Amino acid sequence: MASFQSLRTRYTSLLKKFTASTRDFEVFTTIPSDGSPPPRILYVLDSSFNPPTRAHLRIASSVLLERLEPDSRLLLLLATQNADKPSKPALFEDRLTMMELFAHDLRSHLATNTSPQEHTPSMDRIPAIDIGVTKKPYFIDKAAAIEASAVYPTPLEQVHLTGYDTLIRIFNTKYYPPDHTLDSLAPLFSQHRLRVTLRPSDEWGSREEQESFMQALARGDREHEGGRKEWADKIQLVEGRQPGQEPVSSTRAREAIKSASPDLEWLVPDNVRQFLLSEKPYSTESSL
Ligand SMILES: Nc1ncnc2c1ncn2[C@@H]1O[C@H](COP(=O)(O)OP(=O)(O)OP(=O)(O)O)[C@@H](O)[C@H]1O
Ligand SMILES: NC(=O)c1ccc[n+]([C@@H]2O[C@H](COP(=O)(O)O)[C@@H](O)[C@H]2O)c1
Repeated sequence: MASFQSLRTRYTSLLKKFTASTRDFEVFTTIPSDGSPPPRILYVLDSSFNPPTRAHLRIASSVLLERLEPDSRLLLLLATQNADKPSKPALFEDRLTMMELFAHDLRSHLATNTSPQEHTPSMDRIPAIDIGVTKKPYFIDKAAAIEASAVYPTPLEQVHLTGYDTLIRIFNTKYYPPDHTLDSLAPLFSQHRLRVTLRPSDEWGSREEQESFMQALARGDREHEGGRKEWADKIQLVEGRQPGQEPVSSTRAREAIKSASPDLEWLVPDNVRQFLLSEKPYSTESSL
């Protein structure tokens, strides 16, 4: 693996060119860099990666372990614009560096969690991971930008991996001016799917409340807003953390860094933690 400094320098230069370009989506790196077949299914984990956490690792590994084939591809997608939040530290080049380190953490995790009965050398079957960027904050536009980029073969099904808190924001009509209806989501669900990890919390409700969101969509309760009941078949809800497990978030990881807490060890994967401890990308006062 390249040094932290050389990764950061490379991403600084790639980002500069991307920002100045008219492109809305670009892949900067593929790991491994050669030998991977073109994907037949693209899993997309869009995030601020601020920093990448073990929750992101669980979201990605749970789906990849279900279909451990080289023609699956994972795209780690950095959104340089967020739908709601202003951009916060760390620098985008630090986040891209952490995404690459996270990709190595994830591939090692997949290799060690492959069933012991597997005969094939496991690394050969582990899907490749792309590190990409988009200027688009909304999922409908991210999906269209990926399609339009000609980076991947077409047609290609995208499966966007999100948490429940993001699902309900995708279904919030406030994001879709001028009509403010859910009709805007039709192109997304005509070709692509969502795989949503439950995220029970005081803020987003219990597991039962989160499941009832999907039941309401499937019953047609959102039809008056343009939300079609058949879309429920395109959204898979999956378990997140087990009962009793501590919640993991990027906010919590940033807090652990600030307070030098040993919790960082279980909040972020190993390569990411080494980068955080050595490079201190959240060292400014306003970094939470
Ligand atoms: N613990 C988690 N459980 C379920 N989904 C999660 C979890 N952490 C992140 N996600 C999902 O991963 C995607 C990207 O997450 P994001 O970068 O916003 O992480 P975050 O931990 O929520 O960030 P922050 O704490 O900075 O707000 C979102 O769709 C989010 O819902
Ligand atoms: N309607 C939408 O498509 C929509 C709404 C809210 C957030 N998002 C995106 O979801 C991703 C995760 O958002 P947070 O980092 O705010 O959790 C970001 O890329 C954000 O821009 C999309």
